[in-house]
Amino acid sequence: MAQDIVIDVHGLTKRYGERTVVQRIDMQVRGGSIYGFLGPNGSGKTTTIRMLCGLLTPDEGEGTCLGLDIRTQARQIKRQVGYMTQKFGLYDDLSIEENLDFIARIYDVPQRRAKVDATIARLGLQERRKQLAGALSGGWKQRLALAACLLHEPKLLLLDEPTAGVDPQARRVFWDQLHELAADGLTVLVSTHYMDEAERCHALAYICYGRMLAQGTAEELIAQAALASREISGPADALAQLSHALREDTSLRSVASFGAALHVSGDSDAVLDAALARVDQQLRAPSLDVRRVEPNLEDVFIALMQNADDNFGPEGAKP
Ligand SMILES: Nc1ncnc2c1ncn2[C@@H]1O[C@H](COP(=O)(O)OP(=O)(O)OP(=O)(O)O)[C@@H](O)[C@H]1O
Repeated sequence: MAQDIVIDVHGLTKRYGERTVVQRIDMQVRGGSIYGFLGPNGSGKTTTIRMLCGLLTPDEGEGTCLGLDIRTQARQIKRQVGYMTQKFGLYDDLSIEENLDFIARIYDVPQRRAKVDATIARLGLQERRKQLAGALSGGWKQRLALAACLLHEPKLLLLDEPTAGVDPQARRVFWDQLHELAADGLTVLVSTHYMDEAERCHALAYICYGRMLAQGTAEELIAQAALASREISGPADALAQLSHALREDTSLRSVASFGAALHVSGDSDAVLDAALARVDQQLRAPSLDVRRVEPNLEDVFIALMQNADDNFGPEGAKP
């Protein structure tokens, strides 16, 4: 994996009228890595991605993308970036092959036919190459959209929620492909709301109300958050009642049901134990079992978001 810094930006800020939608974001992304961009809806992920590839000029801040200045060399950056937007932008009434050929023509890709064939093969689209894009399932459409981004052999892929609404199996295949591309040296910055996808990134950033709240590997983010967690399992009706009581407890960070268990997190073991002591009566119900577990990324992101709410200041960007 190439380890040079491919994205290196400081203090990126974007305002729309009175609203600051991205505030002083610093970001470093290593070459050949998959960098996950997470945060609630409207937190500024798309806006940041568009500033990185030169589609939007920041109001403040500076930096480089692929060694090029994001303010003055936007045109050169765009040539080396593959950007997959949230909307499927291909032609439903053209086949996979025709769509790719059309895009290759528009971008004047050299050795067009060979390049289209190679891209079709690279993404496992051979058997469906004659199929109309409009007839493809969500997962195949996303694969086609990814193929279209790769035709001009970019060095950096910016993928904005590429698997939204795609089923788990197709998402898994898509992510296997991202890992293969990264292993070939391509750098991938991808926004997502899915925790299983976040876990598959080499590094992560969490952005909320336009601010970067945390950056690092999944393990680093979990360690930095220093949360304590418990898993409570037992009969569904007892868990539902317990969940109701725990959700009322403002000292807790998160209470979430996962299958037949309740996952509860707090700022420390002491906070968690005190909260559980307050529902001691319910916990004594037969067959309820409380187990100490490691906090997961979802716990961390929920805690970060709650902190961001608490710290929200007058200059902030909350809608
Ligand atoms: N052209 C624009 N004019 C005014 N406001 C905008 C514009 N583009 C984005 N915004 C606002 O900026 C904020 C950040 O939007 P952005 O699309 O970057 O968020 P996001 O994190 O990508 O959200 P999502 O997860 O829903 O895609 C939102 O409140 C949005 O309404």
